[in-house]
Formats: sequence, C-alpha cells, structure tokens
Amino acid sequence: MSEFLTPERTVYDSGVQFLRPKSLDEFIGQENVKKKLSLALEAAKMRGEVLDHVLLAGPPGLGKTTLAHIIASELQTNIHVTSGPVLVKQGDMAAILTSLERGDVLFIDEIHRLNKAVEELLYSAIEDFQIDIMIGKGPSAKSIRIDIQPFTLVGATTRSGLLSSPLRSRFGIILELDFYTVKELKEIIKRAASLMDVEIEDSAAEMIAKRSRGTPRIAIRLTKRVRDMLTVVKADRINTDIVLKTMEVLNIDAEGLDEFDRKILKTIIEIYRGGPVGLNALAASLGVEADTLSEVYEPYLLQAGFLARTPRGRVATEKAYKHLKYEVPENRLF
Ligand SMILES: Nc1ncnc2c1ncn2[C@@H]1O[C@H](COP(=O)(O)OP(=O)(O)OP(=O)(O)O)[C@@H](O)[C@H]1O
Ligand SMILES: [Mg+2]
Repeated sequence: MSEFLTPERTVYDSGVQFLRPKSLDEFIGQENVKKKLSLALEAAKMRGEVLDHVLLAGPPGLGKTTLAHIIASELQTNIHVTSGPVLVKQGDMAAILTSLERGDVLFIDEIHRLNKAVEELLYSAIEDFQIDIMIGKGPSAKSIRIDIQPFTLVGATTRSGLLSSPLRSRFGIILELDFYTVKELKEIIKRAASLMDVEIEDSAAEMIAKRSRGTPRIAIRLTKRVRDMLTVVKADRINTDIVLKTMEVLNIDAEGLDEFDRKILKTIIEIYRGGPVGLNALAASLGVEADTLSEVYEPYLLQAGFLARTPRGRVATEKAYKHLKYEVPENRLF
C-alpha cells in the first residue's frame, strides 16, 4: 500500500502533534463514544472518585491515543504512557504501577500484546490496587504484597477480539471506535487547515474527506500534501483543482484506492474470475504475506464494499467491477 494511505503511523505523520484535539469538545465525531465518556468523566469528577478503567478499541488512526490524552487532561491528572510489547517482565510492570499517584491515568497501547505474566500482575493491580511480587530466588524467595494508588487504566487495542476475556471483563467502560463519516472527516480537515493557517473551500475539503478511508490520520496526512501543492502552485486557497492535482501525483483515485488496492481487485477479477479465491492463493498471486493482506489491505476494501468475504474465499463485488470499469458478469452473487 502506498505510504499515504496506510492507516498506521508513518514518518509522514510527524510534526502534526499540534493538530491533536486536547479536549472532548474539540474531538470531532464518535458521538456515542463521547457521550459515554463525558458522562463517566463528569460523574467521577463530581464524586471525587477515580475514573473506572477504560478500553478503547478500533482500527488504527481513529483517535485512541488522542482520547487517552484527553481523558487525562479532562481529569487534570498525569498520564503514563507505555505499550504491551514494551513490558517484557513483571518487574517492568511493577515499576510503573508503584510509581503511580492517586487518580493517574496509565495508558497501555496495544494492550492485547501483553505477555501472560505481565497481564496477570495487572489483573490484581486493577482489581484490588495491590500486587504480589517475588523477592529473591530459590528456597529463600518470598512473595511480598505492595499497595498501589487507585488509578485509571486506559487500554487501547486495534482488535478487541484479541483481548483475553478476563482482561476485557475488568474494564468498566468499553468504547468501540468506528470509521468516520465523510461529514466528520470534512470537519476534521477544515479544522486542520485552519490550524495550519491555510484556507480551504468546502468542496475541496469534501473531496479530501472522500479519499480518507474513514480515518482522521489519513485525512490529516492528505491535507498536508494538498497544502504542499498549494504552496508550489502559489494559489491563495485550496480548491478542488489543487486536490485533484495532488491525488494524481499520489495516484489515489476518487474512492481513495491506491495502485495496490486496485491491483488486488484486478487480480481477483482477471485471474480468479471475480472469486471466490482463498486468502493464501490471493496473497501468493500478489506476492504479499496472507496476514498483511488480511490485516492491512483488506479492511478498507471490505468496509467500502469492494470486497466480500465468504466461507469459500474473497469475492470482488459489483461495486469493484463498476469502479474499475469492467463489465459486470451476469449471475453474480455480489
Ligand atoms: N476526532 C478527531 N478529530 C480531530 N483529529 C483527530 C480525531 N481523531 C484522531 N485525530 C487525529 O488523527 C491522528 C491519529 O489519531 P491517534 O494517534 O489518536 O490514532 P490511534 O487510534 O491511536 O491510532 P493507532 O491505533 O495507530 O495508535 C492524530 O494526529 C489526531 O490528531
Ligand atoms: Mg495510537
């Protein structure tokens, strides 16, 4: 996939820290998530209690890290940031837990990637605010119990299905983030343009929004590239011409598909007669790993309705045929 359309963080996302919304009011979209969260925040603040543990689940680039920081700032507490793969030993986890102050937010990104031993230590910490750790080795080893200050765990995961059920059940507030609508993305793009001090026409913002794959991170990345084009052509505001010129350079089409997306669909249509084709066979034809295909390339094609998953394999939909200007064969299932 082109580096511009992957929803995961890349070098192209540096220097946009100032675009990150800092309060719940500034955060655009995800209305259900915001409602649940603001109720919980309000109540915790009114009662002077520590906020329940929060799980943020959803595809990359939708604002999980942003929300974790917003939670801490709304609570006016410190945030400690770490991630599942970084916490290798129980000692790593214990060191962080014992350094927390009352009401602090502990943000663990990629929480589904915690190893078993570390995860178990976390259980007792979040349930009883106590941990047992072993001191010494061999026959003289003993276990000591340490109290921990009540804190709020905020976990983020791209796939809530990967979380072990004992861990999942310990979160009081589970927030599932979904892809953004074009209207919401449009607002995000206008806000970003205004923070970057450039003018943008409504129709141009909409054009970028439609190519952003439901993902704010992509919307912001594309807006930055469009702004480059604005600078180079020396125009005074972003219009649809400038957006189209930029998309041509980036090779992104009207549906937000790049060359590789189109190659996937063309392969299914031309080589496998529209499918069904098994994941492994398709991955081999394309020269990529099956996991990469299903986790990185497919989600947007599925969500946007270009691809369907059936028990017998992947199928190119009628929408895919039409978009790529193939004649739609008769008797198609999709
Ligand atoms: N609702 C929003 N309004 C405005 N900007 C947003 C919104 N959500 C996300 N962003 C912007 O999108 C970018 C990606 O957001 P963030 O880093 O929070 O995503 P993430 O879900 O943590 O992704 P990952 O799973 O890759 O860690 C950030 O630069 C942030 O400023
Ligand atoms: Mg993140």
